[in-house]
Amino acid sequence: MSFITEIKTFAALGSGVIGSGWVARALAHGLDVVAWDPAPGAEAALRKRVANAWGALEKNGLAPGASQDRLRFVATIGECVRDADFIQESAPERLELKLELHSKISASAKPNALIGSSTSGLLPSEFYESSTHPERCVVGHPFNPVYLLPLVEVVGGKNTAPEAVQAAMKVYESLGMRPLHVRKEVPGFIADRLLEALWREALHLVNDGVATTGEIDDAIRFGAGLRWSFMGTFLTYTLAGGDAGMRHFMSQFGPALQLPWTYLPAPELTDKLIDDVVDGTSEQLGERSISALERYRDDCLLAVLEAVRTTKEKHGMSFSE
Ligand SMILES: NC(=O)C1=CN([C@@H]2O[C@H](COP(=O)(O)OP(=O)(O)OC[C@H]3O[C@@H](n4cnc5c(N)ncnc54)[C@H](O)[C@@H]3O)[C@@H](O)[C@H]2O)C=CC1
Ligand SMILES: C[N+](C)(C)CC(=O)CC(=O)[O-]
Repeated sequence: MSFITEIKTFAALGSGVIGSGWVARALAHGLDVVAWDPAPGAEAALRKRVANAWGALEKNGLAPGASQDRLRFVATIGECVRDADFIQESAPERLELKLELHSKISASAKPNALIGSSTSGLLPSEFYESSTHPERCVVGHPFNPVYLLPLVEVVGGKNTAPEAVQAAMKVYESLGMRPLHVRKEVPGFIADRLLEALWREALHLVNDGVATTGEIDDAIRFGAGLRWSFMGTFLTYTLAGGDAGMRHFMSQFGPALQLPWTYLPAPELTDKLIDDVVDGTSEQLGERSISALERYRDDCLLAVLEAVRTTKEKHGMSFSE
């Protein structure tokens, strides 16, 4: 079984927050991009999002020939995928919608073109059920902003060929990403399972009146958030055990896990909780627009990525280690 891994044309279906991020990343890597989205005004919104990201992409370095002009927006799914070498779906997170969409995408696509879905946690075995040639279908779960963050979780379903997972990882690497093969197909994969646990606890803290949304964000961004960009929780906690490392850490802090500090089941999303979260984050946003905040976030991310890259180099490490 062989799949296309040298790609020239990238197809994006769904061009909201994530789809537009894929479009921007693919354009910045010098590809032709064909996009489709059924919403009225979707083309203008997509071009605006790509333009807002382009400054950061220029600072990060564009591939030869990279241009926003190489984006073509089309009116049908068939036109979008027919000549594509790689297809990425970023439609709303609803199982029935993705199931129907993928049966159409796969029926019109070249049989050896890989198909990736951006789903945050739905199972590929389920939403690729009625796809043509399901052996080339994978999940490629990215992180927002897709055009800057390297991680993409790659997950196969029960019908996915192991070679397709490897081929998709190669394609994502060619787009400057750091693929992580999620070897077991589980809801939420690896990263969102972790992020959701944090998110549930944050909502409990707001719901219980312990902290505002701003205070919780401060607790993350001035502490663990800084060290997470270069060292994960396991290695960080190994250092927290001192010279005796993880064994001492486990004996000292393991018992706290039984107290428990965390609630894990999600709080009920009452109108009050939703209002508290929305009001709190509006106050944090202040007078800034979403686009201005995106540009600020992108500049911070570029600086962090550069700092991590050069520090790793000094220690003889490559960026993906
Ligand atoms: N927003 C995030 O932080 C992340 C989202 N994802 C995943 O990416 C996917 C897209 O999410 P977002 O971009 O956030 O949503 P979004 O709501 O920003 O965009 C979804 C887009 O899909 C379009 N759409 C509606 N019906 C469609 C259909 N039948 N076929 C194709 N497109 C259709 C909408 O017009 C909209 O432009 C979801 O599967 C989500 O779980 C993955 C990583 C992060
Ligand atoms: C909230 N979310 C589940 C859609 C988040 C993701 O899937 C990844 C991210 O970018 O945080």
